[in-house]
Amino acid sequence: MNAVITIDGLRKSYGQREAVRGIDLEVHAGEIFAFLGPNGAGKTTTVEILEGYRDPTAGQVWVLGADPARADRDWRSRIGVMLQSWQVEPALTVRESLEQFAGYYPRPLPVEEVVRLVGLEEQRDTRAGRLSGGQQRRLDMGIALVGDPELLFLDEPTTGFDPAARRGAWQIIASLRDAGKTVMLTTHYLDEAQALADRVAILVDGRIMTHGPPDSLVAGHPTRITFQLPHGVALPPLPLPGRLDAEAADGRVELRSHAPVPLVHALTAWAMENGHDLADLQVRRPSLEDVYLDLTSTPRAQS
Ligand SMILES: Nc1ncnc2c1ncn2[C@@H]1O[C@H](COP(=O)(O)OP(=O)(O)OP(=O)(O)O)[C@@H](O)[C@H]1O
Repeated sequence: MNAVITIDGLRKSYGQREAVRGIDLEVHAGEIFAFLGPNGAGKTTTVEILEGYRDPTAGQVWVLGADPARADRDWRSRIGVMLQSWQVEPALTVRESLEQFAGYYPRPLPVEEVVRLVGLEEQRDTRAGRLSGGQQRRLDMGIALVGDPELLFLDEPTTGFDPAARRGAWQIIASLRDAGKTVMLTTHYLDEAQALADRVAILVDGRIMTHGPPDSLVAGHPTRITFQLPHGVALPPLPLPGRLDAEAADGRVELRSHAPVPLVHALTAWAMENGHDLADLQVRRPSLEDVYLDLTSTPRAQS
């Protein structure tokens, strides 16, 4: 497969603090790849090295066939970057901001097309400084898109969006993949990664804990069965494999099982026989969020 990004043994230290501790990864042409991880995991550091804004301490990265730290203007015109921080002049209108950035690229998209794509038609003549937080993020996305780049870095692209705007942004991002672009996404929204990403990597303490397609990461995890026991009723012994978590103090129970059907069968049979109600019974397939929380909730020793 055609690698757009190759990361080989990447390390980055800030003084004594090692923020990235040996990352190896390939991102392929035409995929949406999501970087996930808690605050301080090293996502922004890694992405900024890929963008050529920081130098590695050790290891190598290749982006669109070049070393980003030494890449030229032509290379830069082939990537689009949506940063976390606000990057436009507040006195310029939406249209003027996009025209300004379009001027930096050899083959930009028509500004009106970008205005439509990011849903800012009604705000096209509004000064950037007067946009709402979510509208500002949409303008940031427009700026990342206006050069018609092959590779886009989107850093928390939907932070501050209302639910409808988020869905709109997801459609835009998915349409970029349909147009053959490669997207490197960082996000704290696990549903966003699950909905959009072809592959994800979960970073903890500067290392990749796991990576792969969201469905394959989820596949090895148990199904969650939750319910509320009636007051004063104890859970019977259920002689089935995969029961991990016992009753919580308030009667709320979570069972995890790789064999949920016989477990639910035994559980509901016991409840029927004894006349107990299992209030709020839910059987839930694991989500990317469950995988993420399992990997990130254990405190890890700093090495
Ligand atoms: N310029 C810097 N100087 C010193 N330390 C830094 C610098 N930038 C980042 N760090 C440290 O490196 C570690 C990784 O930070 P980084 O911003 O890459 O994490 P992140 O995964 O992007 O976090 P977040 O989700 O909060 O954006 C953190 O401990 C951070 O404090």
